[in-house]
Formats: sequence, structure tokens, C-alpha cells
Amino acid sequence: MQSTKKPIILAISGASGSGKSLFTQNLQLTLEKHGQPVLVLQEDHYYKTQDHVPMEQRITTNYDHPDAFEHDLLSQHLQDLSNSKSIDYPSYCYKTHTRLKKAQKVEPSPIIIIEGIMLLTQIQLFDHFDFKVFVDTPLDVCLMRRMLRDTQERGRSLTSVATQYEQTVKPMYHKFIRPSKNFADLIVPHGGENFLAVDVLSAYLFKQRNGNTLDD
Ligand SMILES: Nc1ncnc2c1ncn2[C@@H]1O[C@H](COP(=O)(O)OP(=O)(O)O)[C@@H](O)[C@H]1O
Ligand SMILES: O=c1ccn([C@@H]2O[C@H](COP(=O)(O)O)[C@@H](O)[C@H]2O)c(=O)[nH]1
Repeated sequence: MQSTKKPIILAISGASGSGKSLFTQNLQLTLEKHGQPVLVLQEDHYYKTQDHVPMEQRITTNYDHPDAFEHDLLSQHLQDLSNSKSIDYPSYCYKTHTRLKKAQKVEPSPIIIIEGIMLLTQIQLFDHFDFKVFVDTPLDVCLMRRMLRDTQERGRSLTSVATQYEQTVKPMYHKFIRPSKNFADLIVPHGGENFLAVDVLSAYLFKQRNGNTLDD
């Protein structure tokens, strides 16, 4: 039988390369190991479609500005999931800088984790969030991780990573993302492999959801 309880929604934010995705993955694995289903969503899937924009122009878009995202759609989807409705979850391609044609039908879950760079800059989304986390990793470490990841997985050259970093990623981090740390309920240092933070947060979420502790 489907639960009628509202899902717990956790937002995880921080700089690009701070380890949000890895931290989220580790949290999900820990909870699922204890039989607790978790749905993970990525704010990146809500980047606006750029089908109508020529490729030469897409590479100059500022992807580190809140306006690059369709936050209204994300808000609607969080509302729908809270009301036990499924959503058509968009997909995004970092290589072509636009949404894929096909959305994926996603069902609600008792715990939902959404991760992304701009989540804590969007005050209108806060009503959806039960808990807000900021992954706080030094920017030089974030840049190194991003260099490796974007050249290996996102089809970028070292030059394009460096140029984008100087032109938008770093200035927008200081303008939007860093100040949004003030809205966090919990700040997690070091990033994806902070297993103490993973254990503490998964135990908290499990107890909130089930009323008993992980070891009961
Ligand atoms: N604590 C860590 N130690 C080593 N590598 C890490 C750590 N956290 C993340 N990474 C790696 O750095 C890259 C960026 O991490 P990711 O979780 O994708 O960051 P974000 O989602 O914040 O952009 C990935 O390749 C990931 O595997
Ligand atoms: O088409 C795109 C869309 C996004 N980006 C960059 O991605 C990061 C956000 O993703 P993380 O997984 O948090 O790193 C953002 O900083 C954008 O600059 C892109 O380069 N191209």
C-alpha cells in the first residue's frame, strides 16, 4: 500500500565539484542498505531547453546563473511528488547543452533528495524543503575535481573548463552560491566522502521517517 505521509524532501547544494552528487549517492546507498527507499533528483535536469539556440551560442550561455534553470517546473514537480503524483522528470545533456527529448516517469518516494548548485538561492523553493544542506569544499579542490570530471565525462577540453571557470563559474559562485550557505540547516565540509556526515544524516532521516533508529 502506498504511504499517505508526505515525503521528506532534502535539498543538497554547494559549488560545482564540491561533491554534492557523490555525497547524495552515499546517503542514498546508506539509507537503501537499511531498506529505506530514496528518490534522487538533480537540479541540473531542469536547465532550460536550448533546442532553438545555435551550438556556437550554447557554449557561451551562463550556466551558473539562476536564470539558466526552469525553477517553476521544479517547484511544480516537488509539489506533485508531495501530493503522491508521478512526474515527467526531464533529462539533460551536458555535451549538447540542452534537454533530451524524452522525459522519464518518476514515482513519489518517502524520502526525496534533490541536489544542485542554485537550490539555496531560490527562496520560493524553500517551502518544499524539510532540510537544507550545503556541501562546503574549498574552491581550488572543486576546480581540480571539475577539471577531471568535465574532461573525462562531459566532453570538455582543459581550455574550455579553464575559460568557463574564469568567466562564469567562479564569479557566479561568489555572487549566488556562497551567500546561499547562510540558508543551510547543516554545512558539510570536505564533500562526497565525509562518511561521518553521511552516517549522521542518514540516521536522522531514517528516524524522522520511521520513528525508530537504524539499529532498532
Ligand atoms: N571527497 C572526494 N574525494 C575525491 N573525489 C571526490 C570527492 N568528492 C567528489 N569527488 C569527485 O569529484 C568529482 C566531482 O564530484 P561531484 O560529486 O560530481 O560534485 P558536484 O555534484 O558537487 O558537482 C567527481 O568525479 C567525484 O567522484
Ligand atoms: O550545459 C551545461 C550545463 C551545466 N554546466 C555546468 O555544470 C555545473 C553544475 O553541475 P555540477 O554537477 O554541480 O557541477 C555548473 O557549474 C555549470 O557551469 C555546463 O558547463 N554546461
